[in-house]
Amino acid sequence: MATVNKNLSVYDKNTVPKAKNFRFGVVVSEWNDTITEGLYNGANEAFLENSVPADNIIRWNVPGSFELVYGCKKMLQTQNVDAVIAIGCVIQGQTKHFDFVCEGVTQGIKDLNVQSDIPVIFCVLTDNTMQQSIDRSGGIHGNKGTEAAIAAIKMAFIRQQASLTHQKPTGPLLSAGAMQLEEGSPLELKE
Ligand SMILES: Nc1c(NC[C@H](O)[C@H](O)[C@H](O)CO)[nH]c(=O)[nH]c1=O
Ligand SMILES: CC(=O)[C@@H](O)COP(=O)(O)O
Repeated sequence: MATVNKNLSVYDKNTVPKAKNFRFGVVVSEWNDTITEGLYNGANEAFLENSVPADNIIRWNVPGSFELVYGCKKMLQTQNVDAVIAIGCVIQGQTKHFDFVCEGVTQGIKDLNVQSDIPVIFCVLTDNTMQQSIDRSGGIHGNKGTEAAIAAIKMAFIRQQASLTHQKPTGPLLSAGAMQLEEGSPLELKE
């Protein structure tokens, strides 16, 4: 459904899990910073509205959307967070550069979600015009930053619930410091 038909920035707080114990990373691109600041403000306000303590929101800036992948990777590796939001705004110019930046950041964030246990939320506008970006970062079509924060809370909750229900094998412990592998894992050490 197109954004123009459904403004997801309007949400029912009763459908959002309590987030006061979660920690969130937010990596923000400096390209088109008037837009990315609007997206960040939307995300930050949504976090605060859903009881996330301000100290639990960690913000890093990167030069452009293509650097979001590296910034999010380092955020995942070094910060104790329950989800990360990648915020960027890519606007079509005169050349094909738009296509490669959008593809690169999209695939890169997808890869992080595959490789990492911590969810990375895609809040990168890929617009034809600046006006489209204005409309989606606090304008007439809402704020994708707000949507991203709600998605981050929901995904952090899903991750938490999944870890609570996952039954670790009770078999022999692996060598000290070894990753606890699921029973039947191809990597499981055989007796
Ligand atoms: N044109 C836009 C860019 N371009 C810069 C790239 O993201 C990257 O920083 C550069 O290629 C160096 O690696 N970035 C945006 O975020 N938005 C644009 O519209
Ligand atoms: C997405 C971009 O990198 C693009 O805005 C740069 O503009 P141009 O394609 O005119 O060089």
